[in-house]
Amino acid sequence: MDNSPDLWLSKLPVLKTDGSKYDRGHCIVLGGPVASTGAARLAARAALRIGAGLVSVACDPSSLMVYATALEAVMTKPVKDEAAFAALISDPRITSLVMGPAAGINDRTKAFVLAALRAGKPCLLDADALTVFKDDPSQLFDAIRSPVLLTPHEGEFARLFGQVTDRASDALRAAKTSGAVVLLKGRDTVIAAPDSRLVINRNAPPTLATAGSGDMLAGFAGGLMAQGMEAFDAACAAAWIHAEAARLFGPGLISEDLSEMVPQVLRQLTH
Ligand SMILES: NC(=O)C1=CN([C@@H]2O[C@H](COP(=O)(O)OP(=O)(O)OC[C@H]3O[C@@H](n4cnc5c(N)ncnc54)[C@H](OP(=O)(O)O)[C@@H]3O)[C@@H](O)[C@H]2O)[C@@H](O)CC1
Ligand SMILES: Nc1ncnc2c1ncn2[C@@H]1O[C@H](COP(=O)(O)OP(=O)(O)O)[C@@H](O)[C@H]1O
Repeated sequence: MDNSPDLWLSKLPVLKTDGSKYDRGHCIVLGGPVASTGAARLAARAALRIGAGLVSVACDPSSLMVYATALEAVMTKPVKDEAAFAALISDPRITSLVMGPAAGINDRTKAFVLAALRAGKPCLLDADALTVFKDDPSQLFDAIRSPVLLTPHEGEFARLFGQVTDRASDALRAAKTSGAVVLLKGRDTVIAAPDSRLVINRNAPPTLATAGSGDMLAGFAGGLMAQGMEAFDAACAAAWIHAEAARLFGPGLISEDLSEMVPQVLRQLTH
């Protein structure tokens, strides 16, 4: 089935007239090391723009100053180790996690992902949060019990599930194997669920092939999950909104522009 707003418009978060920011969810984005903070910052801004009430970057104390000076509405939470991260995300007001964009391919990222999965929160895993499991993908799959969305590009997909030959059937197989919703990025993005739902997003322009645009997509989907949207619906809505934002912006797109186009896309969708 092709992706279109008809599939998920009625499931987009609706604001309570008397609600507070806490009613809109709190998304935690895992920050990376001091020299690679951009990807997590892009994802965090995207999550905020798509409507999460609060977004925080959880980062090592050694990179805190970079995040703190580069962020405004997005907050920062220093987490020195896995125990501190587990304590942070145990707060019931934390409603989704985005992990992977430039997080670092190391044991720390792996331990934090496993801690997040143990906590049972809705999780989006992208980039390095997938690559860290390339030597033992079953360690990841065995840990997946909560609602999880995996968002690999073809290179990341191959590390966990083998080379892509047929995008739709490969994504479906990956969803069943992992127990997660799988969003396989590309010109046409395939979204597959373990229960065999399959949607193909076809409105993406080639201007999206620019550094950081996948980080933005992660933030959009994670921000929708923070507001209570189910992982599959959040993936479909995020892929369509991401592509529509690029289409409306037109030439000269850089990733930073995508979050700034979201108000226009949402206005068109909801009026
Ligand atoms: N502003 C920032 O801070 C940004 C930081 N970023 C962060 O950088 C880190 C590295 O991420 P990455 O995706 O650039 O590299 P990596 O994981 O090595 O995979 C690349 C390999 O996979 C293969 N490949 C196959 N298909 C592919 C496809 N469709 N798209 C892409 N690659 C594809 C490809 O093979 P090739 O086609 O060259 O044979 C290549 O060998 C990660 O943490 C990310 O979050 C970025 O988000 C950018 C903005
Ligand atoms: N040729 C293309 N046409 C349309 N969309 C594309 C094209 N190439 C990449 N994209 C989209 O751009 C994004 C790139 O994500 P990703 O590969 O993770 O990049 P990054 O790691 O730089 O954020 C994905 O959403 C993908 O679907």
